[in-house]
Amino acid sequence: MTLRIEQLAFRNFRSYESALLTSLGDLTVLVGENAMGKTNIIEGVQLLTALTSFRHATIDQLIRHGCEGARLQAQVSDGNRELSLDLALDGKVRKYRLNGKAKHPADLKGLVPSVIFTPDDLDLVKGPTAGRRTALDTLGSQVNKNYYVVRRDYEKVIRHKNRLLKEEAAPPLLEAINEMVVTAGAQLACYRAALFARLQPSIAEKYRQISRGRERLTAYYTPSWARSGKEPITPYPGAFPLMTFTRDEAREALARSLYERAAEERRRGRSLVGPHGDAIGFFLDDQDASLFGSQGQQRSIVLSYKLAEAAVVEELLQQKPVLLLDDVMSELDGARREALVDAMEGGCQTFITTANLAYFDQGMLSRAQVVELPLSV
Ligand SMILES: Nc1ncnc2c1ncn2[C@@H]1O[C@H](COP(=O)(O)OP(=O)(O)OP(=O)(O)O)[C@@H](O)[C@H]1O
Repeated sequence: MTLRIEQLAFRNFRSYESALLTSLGDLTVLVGENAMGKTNIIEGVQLLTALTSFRHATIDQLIRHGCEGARLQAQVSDGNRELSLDLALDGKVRKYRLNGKAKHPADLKGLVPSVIFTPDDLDLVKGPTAGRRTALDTLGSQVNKNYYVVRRDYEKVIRHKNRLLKEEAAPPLLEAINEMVVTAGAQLACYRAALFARLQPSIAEKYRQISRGRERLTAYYTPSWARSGKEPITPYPGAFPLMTFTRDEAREALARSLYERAAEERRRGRSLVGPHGDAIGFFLDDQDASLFGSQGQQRSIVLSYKLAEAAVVEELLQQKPVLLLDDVMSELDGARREALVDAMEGGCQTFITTANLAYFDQGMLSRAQVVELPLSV
């Protein structure tokens, strides 16, 4: 049964001294002029659901200026269970509680999943591949606790290895740490490939719907050991078959690549091989969408990706994710807005911000709870 957010309460979070939203239903439209705190609410919900902030904010930035700490709380229910999710931001630490009991974020991942879509998401296509890896890992961490742990472990190992390379550590020390890179890296690559295999057909299908079949989208994932150069600029989508491999195959390929490039890594003083160098990208027909896609095409790719994310979350967790849509309507043309509205009709609880209610049709508004900002509390 899907958990839904029924109530939200913030204290000293961002611009809010105190905020309370009650009786939340399937669709909440947050309307207000610029800087009225619409995005802050979206961010608060994301912190309570995906347990992360799309603004990559530090704890200090999340706490209201001049305050010592902040508190965010959500009442969630699936009709049977009533749960209270709580986040306390205190100095430099964040503490989650579920029904009053302290929880590690890893234990809460996926409890109430969410998918966020903001204007900055255009970077998912246009920006560097690191953003696409982060997007994939954020999704993976929501749907699989082990994914989150393995990614965190891998990042620790790579930070450690980079330190050793900078300090020009002896080769045996580097060989020892490379074994850890192989263990965590192969597992992470397997998680990424398996998740991507679920996402890829869905992204292509959503794109076909949104673009009305005008062009074909191919999304690719290439693990670091299979990349030929710096970026995979191979000019046709067939060059990117879906990568699938077993953990042993990944271990072997990673170990071989680490061995072959060990001297280069030592010379350059940083890790060159491993999932931090995996490539993810999009091709429209035979063109790299980051270089040749129009704004509208790039936006459609992001929209397809987000809708595919929501579908994968539902498939894997048997839970519809909460959709968090920050100021996206103004960015979309009629057809794409329609596709988004269709997705919203899919039963996901949705929070959407706007400066202008004219983007919403009357039928939709009549089903929504419209919250005008600033709140009058
Ligand atoms: N830590 C903080 N303490 C106090 N105020 C903050 C803090 N962080 C952000 N703000 C304030 O929150 C406001 C921005 O809120 P938000 O980003 O939610 O606006 P918005 O309604 O989404 O606006 P827009 O339509 O322009 O995107 C700004 O006035 C900013 O100064």
